[in-house]
Amino acid sequence: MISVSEALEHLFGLVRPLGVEDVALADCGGRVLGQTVFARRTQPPFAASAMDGYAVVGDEAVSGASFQVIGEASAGGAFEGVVGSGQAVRIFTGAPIPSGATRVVIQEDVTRDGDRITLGDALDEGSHIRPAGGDFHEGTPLGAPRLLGPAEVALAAAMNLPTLPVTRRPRVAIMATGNELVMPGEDPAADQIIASNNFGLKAMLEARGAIVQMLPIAKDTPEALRLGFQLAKGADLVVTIGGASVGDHDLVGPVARDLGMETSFYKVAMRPGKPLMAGKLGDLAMVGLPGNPVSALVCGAIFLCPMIDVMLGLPAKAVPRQMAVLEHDLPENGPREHYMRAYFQDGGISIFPDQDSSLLSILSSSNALAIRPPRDPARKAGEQIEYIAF
Ligand SMILES: Nc1nc2c(c(=O)[nH]1)N[C@H]1C(S)=C(S)[C@@H](COP(=O)(O)OP(=O)(O)OC[C@H]3O[C@@H](n4cnc5c(N)ncnc54)[C@H](O)[C@@H]3O)O[C@H]1N2
Ligand code: MOO
Repeated sequence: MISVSEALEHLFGLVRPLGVEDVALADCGGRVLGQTVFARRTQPPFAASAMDGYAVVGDEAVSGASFQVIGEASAGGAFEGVVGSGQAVRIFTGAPIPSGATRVVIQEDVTRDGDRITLGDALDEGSHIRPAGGDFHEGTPLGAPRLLGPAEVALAAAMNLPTLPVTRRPRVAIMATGNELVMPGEDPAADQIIASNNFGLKAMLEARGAIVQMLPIAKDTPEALRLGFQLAKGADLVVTIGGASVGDHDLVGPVARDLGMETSFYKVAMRPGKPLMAGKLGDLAMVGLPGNPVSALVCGAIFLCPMIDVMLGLPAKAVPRQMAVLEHDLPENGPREHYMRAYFQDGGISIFPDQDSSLLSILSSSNALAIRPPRDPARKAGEQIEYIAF
C-alpha cells in the first residue's frame, strides 16, 4: 500500500491542464483564468471626486472662506470649464474633478445661500480626490492561473474585458456500480439500497468546476461495466464507485485492466478509502473509488478535487491542513492515515465516536476531517491535531 501523498502524486501524473476557451465575462464566475490578460482602460480614467460637496482651489479652503458656485459636475456629467480663485463647482461622488480644482469640501462642512457657499468652522481633512489610475492603469496584468471569484470578475469588467480566456471545464463521468443500487425515487427491492455517492460526488465536483455526467448504474457484471466505460469515452476522467475491494463481485479493476487500463496504483494506506485504484485508459484518467459512501466522498475531497484543480490549470496541491485543539482524549491510531469526521468550532475540534464509513448522517453533521498519521500514539485533550475543513 502506498501513502496518501504518494497516491496524490500518482494522480497528478494522470491529468494535465486542459485547453483555454474564450467565455463571456458574465459567465466567468467560478472559472479559472487560463492566460494572463491586461487592462484595456485606466481606472479611474480621470481624477474623480470621492465625496458629494464642492470642488475648490485647495489653498483657499479655510474656515469661513466664501466661494461662488459656477456650475455642477456629476458622475457621467463633467463640468467643462475651469475653477478659478474664489469659485466652486457643485460636485458629486464619481464626477471628474474640474480643471483648476484641487480639493473637494464635503457638503456637511458648507453653508449654501443661493450661488454662494461659506465653509464651516471645522473642516474635514483630505482632498477627497481619487487620482486617475489610482486603481489600475491600462496594461495592468490580471495574472493567470487564478480562480475567478466575484472580485476578479468585477476587476476584469472594470478593465473593459468583455470575454476572458478560461480553462475548459474538466468532463468527469461518474459510474456507480452494484446490483444493490437503485436511483433515488425508484422502487427498491428488499435487498437493495438507494445510490447516494454518485450524487454527493457530482455535487462536490461540480462545485469545484467540473462538468459531471452521471452514467447509468452498472450492475456487477463485466458486460455492464464495459458498457459504462464505453459511455465514459470523451470524458477527461472516469470515476467508478464500488466494486473496488476483494470480494467476488468486485470487478471494476479486472474489467478496467481487460480494457487496457495501465494501473497506476491500487490500495492506499488511509482510512476510509483503502481500496482506491487509479490508472489510464488511453487518454482517459480513471479513478476507482471504494463504495462505502463516506470513503467515496472523503476520497473525492482528498484526491479528486485536487485533480480537478490541475485540469483547470491551478497548482497541484494537497488540501490545505490546519491545526486545532483536541477537545477529548483519543486512543492510538492504526496503520493507516485516518480521516475522522469531526466538528470544529472556536479553535477546538471534537471527533465523532462512530467512524464507520457507511454513516453519511455523521458526515453531514461534521464540518472537518481530523487527520491522524499512521500509528499516531494516544492523544490527550488539549493537544494539537491536524484537520481539513470539509
Ligand atoms: N475482506 C475484505 N473486505 C473488505 C475490505 C478488505 O480489505 N477486505 N475492504 C473494505 C473497505 S476498506 C471498503 S471501503 C469496502 C469497499 O468495497 P468496494 O469498493 O468493493 O465497495 P462495494 O462492496 O461495492 O460497496 C461497499 C458498500 O458501499 C455501498 N455502496 C456502493 N456504491 C454505492 C453508492 N453509489 N451509493 C451508496 N452506497 C453505495 C454498498 O452497497 C456497500 O454497502 O470494502 C470493504 N470490504
Ligand atoms: O475505505 Mo474503507 O471505508 O476504509 O472501510
